[in-house]
Formats: sequence, C-alpha cells, structure tokens
Amino acid sequence: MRYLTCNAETAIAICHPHSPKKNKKPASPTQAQTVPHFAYSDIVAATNAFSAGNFLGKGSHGSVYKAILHGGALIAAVKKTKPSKEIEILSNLKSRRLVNLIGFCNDRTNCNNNKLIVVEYMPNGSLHDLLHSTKTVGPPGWTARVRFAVQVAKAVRFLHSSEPPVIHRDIKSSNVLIDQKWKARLGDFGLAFRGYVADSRVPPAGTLGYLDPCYLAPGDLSTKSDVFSFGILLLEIASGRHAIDVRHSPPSVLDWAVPLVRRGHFREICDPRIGAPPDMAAFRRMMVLASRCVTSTAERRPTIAEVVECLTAVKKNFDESLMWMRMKRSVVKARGDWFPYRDRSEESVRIDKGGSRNCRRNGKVSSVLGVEYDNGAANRAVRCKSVGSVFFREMKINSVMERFPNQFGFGYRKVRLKRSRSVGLLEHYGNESNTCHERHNDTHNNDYDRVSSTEMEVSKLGIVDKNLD
Ligand SMILES: Nc1ncnc2c1ncn2[C@@H]1O[C@H](COP(=O)(O)OP(=O)(O)OP(=O)(O)O)[C@@H](O)[C@H]1O
Repeated sequence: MRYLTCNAETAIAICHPHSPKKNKKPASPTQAQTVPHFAYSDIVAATNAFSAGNFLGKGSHGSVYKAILHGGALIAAVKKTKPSKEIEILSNLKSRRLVNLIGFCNDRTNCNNNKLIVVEYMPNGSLHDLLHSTKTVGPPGWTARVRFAVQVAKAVRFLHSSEPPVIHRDIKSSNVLIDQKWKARLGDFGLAFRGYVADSRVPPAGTLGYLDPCYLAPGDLSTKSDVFSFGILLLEIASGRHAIDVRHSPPSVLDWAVPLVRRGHFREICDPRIGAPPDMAAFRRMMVLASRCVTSTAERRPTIAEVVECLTAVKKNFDESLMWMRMKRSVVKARGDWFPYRDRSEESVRIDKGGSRNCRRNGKVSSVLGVEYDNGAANRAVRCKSVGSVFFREMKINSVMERFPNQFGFGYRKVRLKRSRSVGLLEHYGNESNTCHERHNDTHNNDYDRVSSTEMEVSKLGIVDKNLD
C-alpha cells in the first residue's frame, strides 16, 4: 500500500543534493536504449490470457503475471504501470542487482491508457514473502538475510551513482525480488526519480512505514530518503517484523527497534524464529548502521556507499563465524569414544585438515601422530573431515581470532602445520602455560611439522602460525 502517489509527469526536475549541476539536462529520450515493444496479442498469449495460473501477485497498480514469450525461450513478468517515467528510467539502467526491463506494450485500447511493462521474471518471489509468509519453507537464516541486505544496498548504490542519479523512492521488502540464483534484486521503479534534485518538483511519495519523515516537500528529496527506507528494510530483515504492524506496540519497527539499539538490547531485535546471529558483534554493528540510516536528520545518515561497505564487512564476519562453527562441529563429530571430551587432565590436539585428498574424498576420520609436549604428556590427535582448504588460505587468522574470542572460548585453536600447509584446529585443554609442540604425520608425505610454541602463548585467544598472514 502506498502512502502517497507520484505525479510522474512532473518527475523531471534536474538537481543533485550535494553537487548541484543545475544546467545539466537529463538524458534525452533518444539517448535511452531502444526498448522492445510487444503487441498486446502476444502478451495475452504469453500470459495465457492473464489466467489465474500465471498470476504472480498484486500490487497497487494491478496484478502481475508470468509471461512465456518467444515460444518458451523467454520467461518474463508482465505488470501494469501508471503513466510514469518507469520505462524511460529502466531503459537507461541495466544491472544484475535490478529487475531489468525487457520491453513494454502500449496498446491504448486494451490497456486502458496504461502501459504494460515486461520485466525479468523472478522465480523466488519477494523478500517480503520470504520474511513474512507462513507458506514458505521457513524464514531465511542470518547468512541469507545479510546477503540480501548487501545485494539491495548495492542495487541502491548503483542507482545513486548513475548519471544522472536515480532515487528509487519506494525501497521496501515487497519491491525486493529474489532471482533464480537466490540473489536479491530491486524492482518496481514506478515512483523512481531520475535527475538532479535541487529543483525537484516531484510531490513526496513512498510507502507508509518506509517513507522518510524529512521528505515533506518536493525540495526535500535526496538520496538520503532512499537510505532511510533502506534502514527500515534492514530492521525488518533483522527482526522479521513488518515495517508497520498494528499487532505490536509500538506498531512501527523504527519506534520499537531504535530504542532497543540505544539501550544496547540487541538480542531482543533478532528474529526469534532463527535465533541468535552467528556473530553478535557484527550484528550490533549492523543494527547501529540501521539506526544511523533512520535517524531523523537526513544529513547525519550514511551514504549508501558507506552502508554497502559496512554490510559487506558484517557479511564477512558472519561467514567467518559460521565457518568456525562448522569446523567445530566437524571436530566434535570426529571425536571418538576413545577421546574423552571432558578429560581436561591432559592436553590434546585435534586437527581438522583441509589439505588431505583422502579425507576430502571419503570424509573419513583418520588418526595422525599427535603432539609432543614439553611436559612429556602423551597426547593424541584426530584429523577429521575436510571443510575446504581454499577458504583457509584466505583467512587472516590473527584478526579472526581477535574478533571471535568466544569461538575459542572452549579451547579450540586454529593452526597451520608449516610444512604440509594444512590447517587444523588445536584443542588445548591443559594448563595454558604448557608449551606445546605439535608433531603431525601427514599420511601423504610423512612430514613432521612443528607449530611454534611461542605463538601458542601469544594470547589467551589462541595461537597462530605467523606464516598464515
Ligand atoms: N518480476 C517479477 N517476477 C516475479 N514476481 C513478481 C515480479 N514483479 C512482481 N512480482 C510479484 O507481484 C507482486 C506485486 O508486485 P508489484 O510490484 O506490482 O506490487 P508491490 O511492490 O507488492 O506493491 P506496490 O505496487 O504497492 O509497490 C510482488 O509482491 C511479487 O510477488
């Protein structure tokens, strides 16, 4: 449901919030790429006469239908569009982050003075449905959510950095569609504005709950209005709450979440259906970012480029944390009865080796020669299912360990065995002050490798082989 609608005929004012280029004209229609025109009869045939079977969803301008064109070679979505600049704007934009324009149909008699717009078909529905529909398999997990957020932010960054800039003005979860590769794309340019903002005469428009409160008059339009809507979307993604939901008090996700961020109650914001995020520190950064996006002073909001940068870092942290969790799990899985978990009387080493072809192939656990300690304790090590060597090569272990002390809290250390270049987890149950030398007998090269004992003592967080960085 849209809050206000746009009179698109007035939507060609020329300005920019930060670097006004008043004399710069928008691209003329001739500069726009030629957009294929479809005959109405072709659209009717492609949508099976707008049958219920082809129905995809309903928006404020009408229904959206799946269209099978060119004898099945092209699958598209057809929707009605009000007289607006949507086709002109979309014809000048092409990005894998957007739901791109394929063509249009402009049959005045059949379309009731509206145009039919043919866009790329997104088989996995909208982000709104994924987050809120009870019909879908289950709500997306944290990795998918952050990935979607990064992808949408990149779409907005693409729009804002276009020449002239495009302001979407209707960023919301139902306008984020999921493609066949489960990547998020930004669609619905019915309210989009293309040009430089200073002389804007476009009446404010947007959707209730996502609309920037600073955007009260045409002259208030800026790229920061999109940043505000994106901030609301980010809160929605994190909490699984609708932007406005009258079943809650307060109904607005903004009024509910921002005070929680201020009080530092980040866990309460997390969508209860999917539990805690893999990296709480990164989640906190994400929520602080969302709060900055929705701040009431537009100038204090970050640019979308900053948003992309921050979210990309959050995504990386989430990925790394999940990798550690998986690694831990695989180590625990590999633990045999012969290796008592709770026996902390001696030190022990487990090696999750990424380099063994044998392990990768059959996933079997094999024992390796273990560890020699200065205190002479006999220890055993187990090498378990490989979790991928490429990933490890990219890891900056030092920084990872600093960032995720909790990951190491119960005794795992990540090590790389120098000569074999394999990567392993070292489980360190004994006295922290013990000096530990690891001897690893690789089944393939029979090399004995040593992990520096000094580095093991570097910090309580863990030990790191210097060569890793
Ligand atoms: N390209 C597409 N591919 C697949 N499904 C689509 C596509 N575009 C829209 N849909 C479906 O149709 C529904 C309606 O889309 P539409 O863009 O018309 O409206 P909306 O964004 O939900 O609301 P509003 O018109 O108020 O912005 C979407 O929620 C989505 O499920």
